[in-house]
Amino acid sequence: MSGHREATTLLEVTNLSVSYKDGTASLHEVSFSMNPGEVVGIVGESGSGKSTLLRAVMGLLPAGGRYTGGEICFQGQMLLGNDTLVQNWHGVHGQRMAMVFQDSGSYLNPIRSIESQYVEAIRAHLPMSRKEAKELAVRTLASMGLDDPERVMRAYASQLSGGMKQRTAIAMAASLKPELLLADEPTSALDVTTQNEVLNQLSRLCAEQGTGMIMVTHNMAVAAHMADRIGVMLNGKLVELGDTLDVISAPLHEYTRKLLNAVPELEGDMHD
Ligand SMILES: Nc1ncnc2c1ncn2[C@@H]1O[C@H](COP(=O)(O)OP(=O)(O)OP(=O)(O)O)[C@@H](O)[C@H]1O
Repeated sequence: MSGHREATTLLEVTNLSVSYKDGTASLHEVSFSMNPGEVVGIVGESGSGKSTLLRAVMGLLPAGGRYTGGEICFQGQMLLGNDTLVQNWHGVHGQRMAMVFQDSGSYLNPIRSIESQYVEAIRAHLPMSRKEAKELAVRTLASMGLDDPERVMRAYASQLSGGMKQRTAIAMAASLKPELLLADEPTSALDVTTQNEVLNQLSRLCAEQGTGMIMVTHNMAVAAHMADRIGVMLNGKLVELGDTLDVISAPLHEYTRKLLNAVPELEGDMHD
């Protein structure tokens, strides 16, 4: 956690609304802003709109989804503006804003070695020689708890376990040094020990690089551990957003209290 707020705004979301084809609102006038390097955890029950929010910020709504209102401003660039008339994510995807999903590992290219795709991804975004890119990749894979990163680099995706692939995909996204990383349940398919390790390393990497992150999780304890601020979603609305310690020690919304009550290990021992 960075523990402090910086002056410039990284992301400003204002009254963002999204609907799917059947007309039901999946996001309803969601507003928040983030500072560079800040980590915001988004929690809420299944179907509350967490994934839709991340995809909306990324400009990648699923088929059938459309913006019905609002604005998104990223480092001064209007991505969505004038109540959806402006939609311009040009130059933002990939390096400046990156996304990892629960199953990102399964999207690795199966017919190229990890090294070839990883080095290419780095060099497409960062001015590095092949050798420097490889060193960065190996270092980041190691920091994600992969014991033998050189072997991972030589491997094809089919030769890696699901957990190894997922850690590789997270490492790839994070090592591009994005300004904003959108992480949708990135570790929930991993076993609990690996989850903790990967989340800690991801936090550390983001803090070192000044990468801001929105982390969607169904797990309040994970959000409390990772995030500077926690946002709570309910029925497409952001019903609470505050500093992690405040949300945990003095939640304002009844639904937040309900979520907290369901996590016994948070009682009393947070942020001591
Ligand atoms: N592609 C889609 N087409 C139609 N409706 C959708 C689509 N994706 C999501 N929705 C609807 O939008 C609402 C929000 O879904 P979303 O996936 O954003 O919630 P979530 O909080 O991320 O849930 P989960 O934790 O289960 O991933 C739900 O009512 C869902 O049914």
